[in-house]
Amino acid sequence: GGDFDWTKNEKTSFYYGTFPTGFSWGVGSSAYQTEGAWNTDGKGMSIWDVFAHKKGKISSNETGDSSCEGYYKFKDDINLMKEMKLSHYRFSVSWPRILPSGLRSEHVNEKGIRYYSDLIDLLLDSKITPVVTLYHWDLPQVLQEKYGGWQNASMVGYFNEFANLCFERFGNRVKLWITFNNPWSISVEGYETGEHAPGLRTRGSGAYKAAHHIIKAHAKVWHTYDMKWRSKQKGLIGISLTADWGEPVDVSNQRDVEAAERYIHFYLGWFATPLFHGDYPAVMKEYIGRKSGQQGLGASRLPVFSPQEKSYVRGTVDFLGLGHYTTRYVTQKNYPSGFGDSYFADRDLAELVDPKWPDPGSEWLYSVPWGFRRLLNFVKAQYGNPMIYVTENGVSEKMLCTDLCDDWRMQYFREYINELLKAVRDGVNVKGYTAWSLLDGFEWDEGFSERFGLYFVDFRNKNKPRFPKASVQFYKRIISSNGFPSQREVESWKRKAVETCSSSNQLLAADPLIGHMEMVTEIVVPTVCTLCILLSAVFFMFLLRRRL
Ligand SMILES: CCCCCCCCCCCCC/C=C/[C@@H](O)[C@@H](N)CO[C@@H]1O[C@H](CO)[C@H](O)[C@H](O)[C@H]1O
Repeated sequence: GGDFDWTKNEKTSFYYGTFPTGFSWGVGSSAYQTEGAWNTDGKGMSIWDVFAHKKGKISSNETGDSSCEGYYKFKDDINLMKEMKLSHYRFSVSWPRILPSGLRSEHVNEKGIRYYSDLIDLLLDSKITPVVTLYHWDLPQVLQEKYGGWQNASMVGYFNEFANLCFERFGNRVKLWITFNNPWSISVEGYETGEHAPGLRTRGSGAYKAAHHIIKAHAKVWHTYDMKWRSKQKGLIGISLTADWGEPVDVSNQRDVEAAERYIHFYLGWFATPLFHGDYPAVMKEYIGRKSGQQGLGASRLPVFSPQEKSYVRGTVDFLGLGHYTTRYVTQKNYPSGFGDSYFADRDLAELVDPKWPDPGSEWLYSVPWGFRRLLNFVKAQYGNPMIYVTENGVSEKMLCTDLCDDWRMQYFREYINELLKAVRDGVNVKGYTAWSLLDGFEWDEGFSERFGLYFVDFRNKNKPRFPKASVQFYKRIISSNGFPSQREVESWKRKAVETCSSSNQLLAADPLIGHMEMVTEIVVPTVCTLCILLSAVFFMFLLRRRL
């Protein structure tokens, strides 16, 4: 982190201007979050199918069994993308949909192959570039049961076989590949906290082991592509790393500055540093090594790359996919060795948030736009200004009332994309931006209770109809202007978007199935909204009376 100056890069005001010509605008999704069809057409089980079916793992015990029914509705969804005039669509391939047991040698499910093939063809016919993620968390369950999933080194070879099959079948049409989505979450939430599938709590070691195999698997796939496919297919292989920005509580306090650097190195650097520089960040080796020693272990809990492995993993990123949502303030905090093994304790820091930061949805997601520019500049300084695609950025809502007039999301996109524009002006080599996500979807352990979509999905209706939120119109204007051309124009966008969303609200309220369900048992949108307004009025009057 020595090259990044925390005192520079001021939190300045809004910047009017446009992105370079050819800048790519897209939206993202992932297989388990949107496809549904969990046991259809020969698909095998994934760790998420099994995890979500266990009681108590997911909010309200929801599952992704049918989700948005994207498997059946992809043509409709591509029409939505066409209307938005998107340049790219990021989606993931479900490994067990095309290899039900995980292994190519056992069975290739041609129906699964056909689904992705048709999706890719239709995208290309619609002039939308497919950006394909190979692993967005849905490991074939068989591989978890037989080998322990990412805890086992054999996963490197199996993932490579799966990737190779994808290159063989889709690589003539797909030119942008992402090996892994957010390996931090796979490792920490899957193997440390157990909040995500496979739900293991192997604290202080499991996450490091999983990450080690993921890094090697990424590198192997990059080499396979490089040796076997690149000259014919002329595509690029990247990885999508998600990271928060960590800001020192006090920039003039060296201990805080170092703690913030550690926060980022334990987040982004854990994966990016081996892939760009051939080894784990020095600070991770130092902290985990020292704490392992104090815990009486003979070796560090952080695995070690051999010299051959270092040169094998180094330089295996054609582009860096960057997912970013939020920021934390960071300060130094010592965790004594008696505290026990833990990824979190290894970092010796505390995370803080400013209560003034807007927090419309997910508990962890505060809107802090300036952190985005800093993170992008940090990547530029640390990793030699690599080619970057922003692969995820967006905000959720968690509300009782369904409101398609998502003012806070428009605000979030406006400010975050503006910080991205400033970073591009700083010289950060960003080629594209992907809003997360096209549709509301299955939000992992939070089930359907958190909505990230530009389109609202009515999950109560079997047909899963989609309704545009105001942010669709807003994002469309950013896309058609390739940025923020002038104050006068940008200021009118929100107003215009809100004009359209009130009619969409009426459309949603008039949905016959919603109306029907309202008569039966379900609590539905219009009823809940009316109730909300009434209750707020009563509560307000109560407060007023108490004051008087
Ligand atoms: C000793 C101290 C103990 C402290 C314990 C703290 C436990 C903290 C648990 C960490 C929770 C972090 C949650 C953050 C998650 C995001 O980074 C992650 N959700 C981003 O992944 C993408 O999210 C999208 C929207 O949520 C979307 O779902 C997408 O598929 C994901 O890639």
